Amino acid sequence: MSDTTAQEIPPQFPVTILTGFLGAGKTTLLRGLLDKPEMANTAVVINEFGEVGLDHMLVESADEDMIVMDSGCLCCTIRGDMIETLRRLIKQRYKGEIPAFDRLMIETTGLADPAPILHTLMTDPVLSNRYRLDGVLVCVDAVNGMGQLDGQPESVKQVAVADRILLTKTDLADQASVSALTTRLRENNPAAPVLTVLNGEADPADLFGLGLFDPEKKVPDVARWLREEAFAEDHPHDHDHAHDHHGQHHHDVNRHGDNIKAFCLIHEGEIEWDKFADWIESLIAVHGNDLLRIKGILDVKEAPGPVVIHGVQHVFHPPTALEAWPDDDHRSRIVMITRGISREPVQEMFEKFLAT
Ligand SMILES: Nc1nc2c(ncn2[C@@H]2O[C@H](COP(=O)(O)OP(=O)(O)OP(=O)(O)O)[C@@H](O)[C@H]2O)c(=O)[nH]1
Repeated sequence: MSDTTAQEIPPQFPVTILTGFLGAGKTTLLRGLLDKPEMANTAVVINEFGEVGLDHMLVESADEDMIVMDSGCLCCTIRGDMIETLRRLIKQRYKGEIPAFDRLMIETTGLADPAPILHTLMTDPVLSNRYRLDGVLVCVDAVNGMGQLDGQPESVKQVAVADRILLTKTDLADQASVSALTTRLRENNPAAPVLTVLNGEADPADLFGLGLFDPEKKVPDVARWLREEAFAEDHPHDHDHAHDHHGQHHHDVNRHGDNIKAFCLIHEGEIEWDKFADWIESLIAVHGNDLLRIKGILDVKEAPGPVVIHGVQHVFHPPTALEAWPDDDHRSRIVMITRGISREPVQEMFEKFLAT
């Protein structure tokens, strides 16, 4: 009986979004990864745009694990298709029409804003039941990355929402350029480790299992997911790093004008959920587009354990109640990466809502 029940409950498949600007090495990485035995059960959805070159070769040389989407750009035209494709994959998997994949990777077009696909995964009623976001990877080309960040706001956004930044083509760039680019990437997203990926060679263990729920570990790995310590790291050589009058740390001034700000709000004591929700709604109403990524763990009065929140711009995943705190630190902590919004007014507004 229990076996039947277990089979009826569908697992949530981890989804990795692979993003990165044109020619940044996404397909090369995908090809490198798919060669590895531990990636055998990975389904791949490729979103093509304009010229089809390498992507098609990869698809044609691959087996049924590969499913191509070729109707245009993820950010504007393909959302309906994407939803349809992700739903179809689940159906086909359960009917045995395709190999029983246990992980999904979506390669976005280089021009894509990664937010809409994240929104889809977080809010589509069918998809959010069947898939869970494992992580967002962004490839950044060591040779052209700096210029792309200068000229293309979408590439800044891709970096800001990522969980891992993969620096490619370091073999073609000099050391000084690589370190200047790395500094800029860290400024734009202190939470995402910057890893070097040469000619698509990467260890899957570094790229997967980044979500809150890693089935291999059974218990939610809040620390790995939130990485709040990264927002408070001391960078002795980083002039852009600031301390405020609360003694808290944040990455504020941005010498390249990317205007990305990353900080952590901390609150001691229980939070009433309604007040928190009012605050978030107000924040979204005023700044929705500029809240690039928000993650948090909250000490909510009405819940026995902590509550985890996760948002991308104006869209939030339904809050997740955890059974227990991962450690002795029971403070509410919210990490934010924003476009142009500083910590102080956000924290002030937060405290004001909680005090009402
Ligand atoms: N030298 C060097 N070349 C690389 C590296 N990674 C990728 N390339 C090359 O860079 C070119 C672009 O790589 P792709 O993997 O097609 O990049 P992409 O991000 O998929 O490109 P689009 O799909 O056009 O956005 C290819 O010719 C790759 O062989 C690297 O680490 N070093």
